[in-house]
Amino acid sequence: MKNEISIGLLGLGTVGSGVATILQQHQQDLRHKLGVQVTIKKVLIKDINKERLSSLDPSVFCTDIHELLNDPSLDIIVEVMGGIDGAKNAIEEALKAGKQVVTANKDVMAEYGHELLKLADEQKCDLFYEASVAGGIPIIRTLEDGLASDRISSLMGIVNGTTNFILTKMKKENMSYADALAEATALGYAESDPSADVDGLDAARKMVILSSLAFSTEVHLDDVLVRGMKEIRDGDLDMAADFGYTMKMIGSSKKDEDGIEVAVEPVFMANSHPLASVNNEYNAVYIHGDAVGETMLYGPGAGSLPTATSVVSDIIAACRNLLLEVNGKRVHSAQHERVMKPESKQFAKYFHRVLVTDEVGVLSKMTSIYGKHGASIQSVMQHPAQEEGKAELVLLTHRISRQQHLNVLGDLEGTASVISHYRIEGEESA
Ligand SMILES: NC(=O)C1=CN([C@@H]2O[C@H](COP(=O)(O)OP(=O)(O)OC[C@H]3O[C@@H](n4cnc5c(N)ncnc54)[C@H](OP(=O)(O)O)[C@@H]3O)[C@@H](O)[C@H]2O)C=CC1
Ligand SMILES: N[C@@H](CC=O)C(=O)O
Ligand code: NA
Repeated sequence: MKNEISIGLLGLGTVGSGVATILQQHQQDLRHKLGVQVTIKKVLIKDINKERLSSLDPSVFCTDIHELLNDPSLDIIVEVMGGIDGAKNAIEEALKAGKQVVTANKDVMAEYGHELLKLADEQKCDLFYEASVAGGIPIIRTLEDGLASDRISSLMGIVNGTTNFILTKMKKENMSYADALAEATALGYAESDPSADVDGLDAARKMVILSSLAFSTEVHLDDVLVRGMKEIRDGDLDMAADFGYTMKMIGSSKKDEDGIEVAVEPVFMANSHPLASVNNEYNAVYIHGDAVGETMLYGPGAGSLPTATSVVSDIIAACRNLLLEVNGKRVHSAQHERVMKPESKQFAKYFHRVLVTDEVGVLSKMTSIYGKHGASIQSVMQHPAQEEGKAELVLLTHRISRQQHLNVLGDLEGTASVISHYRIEGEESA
């Protein structure tokens, strides 16, 4: 029986230093829970001269990854260095060396998760990745364990802390986009390349991970429709408020008899929906299960200690398995073939904001375009435009397919210029 479990930590940045802090400060609790000492034995960093806040003894620092991967005394490798190729190789090598692996890396898990989980199964090793989606929220464990008894039919969530922080600051404090992004970066929420956050890629990766788990199928990044924050125009946040909505970057994933649809996009979320009041760097995932009905998980989606909480919980899970000698026993293979739903079968209500020449007959031209595509309009409102002789029209549709929505937008060309358009979510009847 082991009396100590040794950790090799790849990375000591925002997340890694949080992991070191929790492991140090909660040492007694861990010893009580596990009955063994959990010790960080080696830490990989890039810049040996960088000043560190962590109270780890600098003698554990090294810059050669193979010093960790080839060290037979390390039981668990914790990958919190980020990036794709180097991190993927490290995870692969660690698993091949028979080590348990914990990662916070959604980039790697979204691109190579299926492959790496298969390798982990073959190697009879654990590969845990709770922190890769929704930082401090135990969403992966909820899908794998808590809701294992149910069939999930949809997930809808705010899974990127940075964009939610930016939207909250812009709406509630009138902060500029640039200032809000700078603050999110300073607080350690943003990715090293924040375009992954604001362009929706980070959330898309998380939705790949969640959808694959929820529907036990291999969803790929290419399957996700992605629209980033750049689609949001001046005035849209206020307009959302005027109509009783809140603009949110939403990841959604739905499954029915026609297949699966996954999207990440700015959405008009009804103010009555709980996701509309999730603010700052907080994340939330709203799940619909056939048996459980509706349930929502809420918590911090990014940041040092919240994210590290998930990483350390994964370390505890791997330690328990090590002590019981049952690592690598989870079933990871997909149960269902991947069937993606065509856009003609994806239904929602839409908000369309367009600029038209303010002249007789323009509205009837517009409505005939909607009619041509069978897209039913719920309401039309006219707003004054900045430009002389122009008017802004806002149209809310009834439920139409994404295909109809795109066909209408394409056909409006020539009659109107489209300023912005969003899916509407969260209404009882939407
Ligand atoms: N920040 C957050 O809130 C969250 C982050 N994540 C994920 O966690 C991971 C880590 O993120 P975060 O902590 O923010 O990243 P940071 O950039 O803050 O830290 C990265 C750490 O890894 C080290 N490192 C990076 N590349 C190398 C390399 N090639 N060789 C040696 N050391 C290297 C860096 O060393 P040095 O210190 O010397 O520069 C640094 O200590 C990422 O995958 C991220 O997506 C997941 C959820 C939330
Ligand atoms: N950049 C990410 C960090 C956590 O995954 C985010 O903002 O959510
Ligand atoms: Na999580």
